[in-house]
Amino acid sequence: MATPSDQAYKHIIPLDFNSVKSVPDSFVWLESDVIPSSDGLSIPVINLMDPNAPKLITQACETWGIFHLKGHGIPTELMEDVESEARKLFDLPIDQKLKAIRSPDGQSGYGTAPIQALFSTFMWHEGFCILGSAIDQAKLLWLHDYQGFCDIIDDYQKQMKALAEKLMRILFKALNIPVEEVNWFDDPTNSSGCSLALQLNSYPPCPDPTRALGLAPHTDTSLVTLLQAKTSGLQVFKDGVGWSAVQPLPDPDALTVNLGDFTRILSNGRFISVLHRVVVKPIQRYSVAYFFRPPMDFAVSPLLSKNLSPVQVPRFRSVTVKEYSDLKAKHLDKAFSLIEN
Ligand SMILES: C=C1C[C@]23C[C@@]1(O)CC[C@H]2[C@@]12CCC[C@@](C)(C(=O)O1)[C@H]2[C@@H]3C(=O)O
Ligand SMILES: O=C(O)CCC(=O)C(=O)O
Ligand SMILES: [Fe+2]
Repeated sequence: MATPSDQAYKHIIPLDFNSVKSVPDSFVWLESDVIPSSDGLSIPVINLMDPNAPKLITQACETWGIFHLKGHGIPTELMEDVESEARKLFDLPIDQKLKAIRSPDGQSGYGTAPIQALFSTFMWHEGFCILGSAIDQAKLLWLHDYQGFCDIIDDYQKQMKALAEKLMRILFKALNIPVEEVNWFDDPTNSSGCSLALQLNSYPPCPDPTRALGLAPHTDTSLVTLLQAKTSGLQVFKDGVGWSAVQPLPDPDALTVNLGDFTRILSNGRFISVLHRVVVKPIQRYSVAYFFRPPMDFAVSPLLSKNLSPVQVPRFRSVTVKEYSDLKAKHLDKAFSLIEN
């Protein structure tokens, strides 16, 4: 079994950001990796209570792959509680956080972002990934005082799952896919095995934000990702525009919704899986990302194959969530070309 002193952990253990006064050479990116090519873009703002929301969401998914969402029903207090738990966790001394280090072949726990393994330059970021229950990892961090953290995370995951399903129902309807063709909706116990993940992200204050990068460009390996962040840092790539900053809304309850690769496949390329990256600032930034994915053995294919009309040509081959996630972990943005027909 690997131990954290092994070479295998080199790309998993984050820097002790408190201990550095400048950006180490191994963390220096090109200016073009950081600076946006255009002024901030105004992505659509949609209120889920608006009777027109399904139409507006469908349009936003076709043109942007990302939008701000209000009126979604997740209590503001719960969103604030999750952020304050994330702050508490990342504020722990590095030695304590390392007790819950993610293993080289695992996903849950403390560490760099899994995509770090595909880059030789380090990212200015530390993360904590929760798959299902947080209890095992939380016990490693807090020995006794872990229940409060777990209760908040559980509640948040339940409510986020219900919201993600609500959004996916809208997209299934827009695609004319009968929702009965999947058995993993409306399953509060998640016994059908949706591979849900909650990622707490921390971007520590950076002494030279034009040379460091928080998260390298990527699309999400999800159907849909629900993101909460109070401060700016997220940038999206739009064809014909380039990289632009996404300004968070001032509303404390606003979420940012972005589509992931599985919705692009499912929609046969109609909906955009948005390419995004995160830049850092002289101030601390936190974000919380909830990834909603089908069960690992579920085969994702354009319109689930049987709903393709005789004139529609499938742009992608059918791929299980597990197979695609493995391709992504090895090839990142090239994964798409490997499943394109
Ligand atoms: C569900 C998942 C998406 C993710 C890989 C993971 O299995 C768990 C962590 C997720 C995350 C969060 C930070 C950015 C990202 C690209 C990464 O390295 O780990 C995403 C992954 C993804 O969307 O592919
Ligand atoms: O921190 C952010 O704004 C985005 C995080 C992100 O892209 C992710 O967790 O996949
Ligand atoms: Fe992302």
